[in-house]
Amino acid sequence: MNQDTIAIIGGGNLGRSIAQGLIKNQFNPEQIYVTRTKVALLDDLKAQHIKTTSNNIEAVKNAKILIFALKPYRIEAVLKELTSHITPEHLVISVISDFSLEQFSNCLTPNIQIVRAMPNTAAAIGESMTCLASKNASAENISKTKLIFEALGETIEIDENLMDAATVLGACGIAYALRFIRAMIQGGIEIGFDAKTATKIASQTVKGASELLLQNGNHPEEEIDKVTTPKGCTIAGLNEMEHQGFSSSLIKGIKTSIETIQKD
Ligand SMILES: NC(=O)C1=CN([C@@H]2O[C@H](COP(=O)(O)OP(=O)(O)OC[C@H]3O[C@@H](n4cnc5c(N)ncnc54)[C@H](O)[C@@H]3O)[C@@H](O)[C@H]2O)C=CC1
Ligand SMILES: O=C(O)[C@@H]1CCC=N1
Repeated sequence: MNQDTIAIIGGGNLGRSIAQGLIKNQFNPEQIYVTRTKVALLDDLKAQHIKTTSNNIEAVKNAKILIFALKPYRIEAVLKELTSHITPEHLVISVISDFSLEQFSNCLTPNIQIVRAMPNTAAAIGESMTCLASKNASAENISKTKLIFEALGETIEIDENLMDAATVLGACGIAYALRFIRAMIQGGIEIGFDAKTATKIASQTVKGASELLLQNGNHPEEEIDKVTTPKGCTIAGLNEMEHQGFSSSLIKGIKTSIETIQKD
């Protein structure tokens, strides 16, 4: 594939997921740099022919597309060191939560195009949901960004003012869904399955439920109606879950997550 060299600055949980997803989807590993202070922790990626280094300047100089995947409290210091090496020929992509396009742009020289992307860790297996926002990026650079994140799953363009909401629903959402599956597994064990079997049943069932919505475009309640036999066990269980605050606790959790981002 004809590919611009990509540098992922910050090879932690998300940065590595992006790198892994890209090489799974036929990106050339030799045209991907991943940086991390303790570079030895990237040896598994190096074994897959990805270029790993602790030298951000080297990665920036060798790449056309820069994906910043650092914690928000580290980005300003890192950009200070890199500013003179980031040019208008670069496409800058930030997956950093709670760090706006304006804040990013204020750390760079003028005329650098930046796209904000909010993927999730399912990028590693090509199943991310990635929200994208930009103010000054050209159509060509938005297309390039989409090409990268479409290799990692689905993409959607949103207004930047919804980026915190995208962080919560899409990125934190992976954790909420996994906690739901864990609870299903625990319930499954209580009613007789061993952990491995319960995990398989719960995971595939949740995947099937998602696919029913994604493939049919139906409202969840329409699919729920097909499962709830009158006087049956599904509606009895569902109503008990609601009496215990199931939907309400999820909604409150989502609101608490966004308040946590927006409190500073
Ligand atoms: N983990 C997730 O599911 C998601 C994270 N994000 C955002 O992505 C960013 C990264 O998050 P995580 O990957 O979870 O954090 P992380 O802490 O796992 O990864 C950050 C990595 O950057 C490395 N690092 C620190 N200083 C560096 C430097 N000077 N040069 C190069 N590397 C350096 C750290 O060693 C670490 O491996 C955050 O802003 C987070 O909000 C966004 C969506 C999902
Ligand atoms: O919890 C966090 O702060 C980050 C942002 C999205 C996922 N993890």
